[in-house]
Amino acid sequence: MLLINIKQLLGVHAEEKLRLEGAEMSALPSIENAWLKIEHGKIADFGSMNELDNHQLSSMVSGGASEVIDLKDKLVLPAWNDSHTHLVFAASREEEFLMKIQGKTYEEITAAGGGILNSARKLANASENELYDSAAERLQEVMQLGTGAIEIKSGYGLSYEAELKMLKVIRRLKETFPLPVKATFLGAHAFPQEFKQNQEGYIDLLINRLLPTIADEGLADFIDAFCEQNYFSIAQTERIIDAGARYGLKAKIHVNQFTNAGATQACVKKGALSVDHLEVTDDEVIASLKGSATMATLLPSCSLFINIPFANARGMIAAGLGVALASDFNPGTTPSGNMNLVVALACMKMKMLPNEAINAATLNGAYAMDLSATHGSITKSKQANLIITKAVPSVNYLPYAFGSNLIEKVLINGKVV
Ligand SMILES: N=CN[C@@H](CCC(=O)O)C(=O)O
Ligand SMILES: [Zn+2]
Repeated sequence: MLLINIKQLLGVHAEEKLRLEGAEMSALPSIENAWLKIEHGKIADFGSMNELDNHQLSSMVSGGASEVIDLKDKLVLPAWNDSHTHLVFAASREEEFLMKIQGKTYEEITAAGGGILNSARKLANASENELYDSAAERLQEVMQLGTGAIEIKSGYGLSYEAELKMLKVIRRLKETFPLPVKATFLGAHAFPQEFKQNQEGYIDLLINRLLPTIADEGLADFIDAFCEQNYFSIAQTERIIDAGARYGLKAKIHVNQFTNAGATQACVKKGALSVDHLEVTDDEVIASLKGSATMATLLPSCSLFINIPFANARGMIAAGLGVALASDFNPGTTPSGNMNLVVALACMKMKMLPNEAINAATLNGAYAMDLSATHGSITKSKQANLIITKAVPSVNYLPYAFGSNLIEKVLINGKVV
């Protein structure tokens, strides 16, 4: 496939750039009036139309490009890399939405029988096939919205059987869908009712029964825990991280969503791949991330939906950190997997520049899933997972016109989805 007359080809980064930090984030290197050639699902080559004479163009076309697409007035950018989702769930929770509208906080809704345990109750009765079918529908939807790689967590099982059931659903999505799907074991999402008085018993189940089976069957790529007051303590999270590391699972941890009590600092010390949420931070938290390999992953749709602070993206970028953006798609706090909205919210509510937000949702998102060597930028030999926009006046128009669907086509491995 050959794309020609592309108004702007965005996100052209060097092969060795695996993430972008600080001031680098505001540069979205691009080529005006560009062409891009796709071979075997990968970006084979690209350049400026101005440097291409008719002879070269016709030899490229006759040299095997089966399809030539003229993209006058349209932009091409890397597909979104959504590095934090809970896309497998049994049922929606709009009953909690009503409570929220009526003024209840997330904590109060949880105390009234909502929250993670509500999802776990619903999931316990769902079959693997039912879970697969509904998750596949959601995955199809977010792919059409531009997502070209995704991480999906377990964590609504909270029992030996149900956690494995979730991870098997994620494995089936991985095997069936063309985009990279990364699986994260989030058994440490909440203590189930029967273990409320026996936290040690639950951690033992996670570490000594579930993890060995998950590792044996290759069911997870990463490990996660909800490190938060009334959920998992820092010490418990550290044990989960260490146990995952023994099986080669890097950590991606829920931190600082409601309280600032040292979770980020502890995870950075443990070498986590990412720390996610970070709505409640201070200078010390930001300083702890500086110079580390840990990506700060921000989830603005969650802040919008449950009305909690937006993460301090400006403070993080000013301190020289890289940030990633992800959707947090889940039935409780973020019933949306729309990464276009995430990018727009990052601009509107966290004052990220469109260039920064796009880098955060593409290359840095790929980094947060260990995928940035193959995904996340316009780079020769990376996978051709791309967004082709409708005719738009500029890249800034994408987050500006936040209610419109501006995507014309999504390519995964060079094929329209
Ligand atoms: N914070 C923890 N977990 C999810 C939502 C949990 C739920 O309410 O289902 C989150 O990332 O927001
Ligand atoms: Zn989450």
